Amino acid sequence: MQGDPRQRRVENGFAPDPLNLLVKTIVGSSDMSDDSHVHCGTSIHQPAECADGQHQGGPLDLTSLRESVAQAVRDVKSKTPLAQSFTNFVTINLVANAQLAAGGTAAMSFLPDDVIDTAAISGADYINVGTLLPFYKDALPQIARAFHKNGHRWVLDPVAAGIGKTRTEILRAFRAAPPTVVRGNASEIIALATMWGLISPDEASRPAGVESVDDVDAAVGPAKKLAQFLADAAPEHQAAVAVSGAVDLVTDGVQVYRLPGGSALMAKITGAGCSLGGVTATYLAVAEPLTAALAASLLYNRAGEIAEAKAEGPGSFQVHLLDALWNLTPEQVAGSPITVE
Ligand SMILES: Nc1ncnc2c1ncn2[C@@H]1O[C@H](COP(=O)(O)OP(=O)(O)OP(=O)(O)O)[C@@H](O)[C@H]1O
Ligand SMILES: Cc1ncsc1CCO
Ligand SMILES: [Mg+2]
Repeated sequence: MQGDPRQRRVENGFAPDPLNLLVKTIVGSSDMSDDSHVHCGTSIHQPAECADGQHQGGPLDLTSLRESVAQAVRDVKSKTPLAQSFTNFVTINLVANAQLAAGGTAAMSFLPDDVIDTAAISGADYINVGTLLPFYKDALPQIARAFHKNGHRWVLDPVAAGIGKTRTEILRAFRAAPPTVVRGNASEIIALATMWGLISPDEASRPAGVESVDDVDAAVGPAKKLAQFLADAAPEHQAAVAVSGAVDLVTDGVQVYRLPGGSALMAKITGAGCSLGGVTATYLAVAEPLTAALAASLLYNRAGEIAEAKAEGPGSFQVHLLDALWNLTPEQVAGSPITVE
């Protein structure tokens, strides 16, 4: 973690009552287990009582955010919402299986009229630009425009953003009809914010392939600017950006949430990120963008840890990951560690 630790509020998960945890403000250390933590009330509803005065009057309310996350996980399990996907050929099967394991349903399509018509019964959509065919250059902007016109929520995974003329044209076109949530690795978020003119090219790094070459920390500014841009364009002015990595980052453009956990083995299977995007769309079908992005990342972090403990390598890791997505409870997901900046 970087920055002034006094700027952070840390809440640790895995307590017996995860929705009513002690809120801690770090005063002298970035080590979450450090005894120098000062307890700052039993609820984040009382920011004015904090010794360091951080976030006074601010919008922080982690307790209700955790309740929203738990409700989203519960709603997906009970309502089995459809989140439709237009996604790459490499990981399409894992995306569908992960959406099913989280409790939702899946439908994959590559035809604009099919996707646009199905959006009437799909709670949210997922678009992933990992593998492209020539006709996508017209098809994807056409779909995005229809979603924008109808106020239909969707998640964009800008895989390999910054590489190739066709991909760049497609991603540029989305600026006029933006998604509700963008989920990508750090390099992809930085590249998208650059091509939409939200950060100067000096702040950008070189484009990566499907793997990130940047740390999540390098994407904080671009992610916030991207989320603000998405929120301005959204009918309800709510949006989120999720940056995956060793410690995930989720922002609504105002607050930045850091979500530790997961497993390094997630980068040793293909599609952990793509399926995380698909599951984000599943939650977006029942919840607000910030809640959906947090729920999906928290679920993946916990599932990755459980799968790593059981796996003998990448093959069995993927199997255990799907099982863990299925078995985790709303309380376990919502009770996971979150750091707020
Ligand atoms: N080193 C790591 N330690 C813990 N968790 C990780 C690590 N790397 C990635 N993850 C987790 O893996 C998931 C996918 O993130 P990642 O950044 O690998 O996505 P991605 O690059 O888009 O993947 P892909 O394109 O292969 O689908 C996230 O849940 C993230 O938290
Ligand atoms: C490996 C790969 N190539 C294009 S898309 C994809 C899946 C990970 O993003
Ligand atoms: Mg990816």
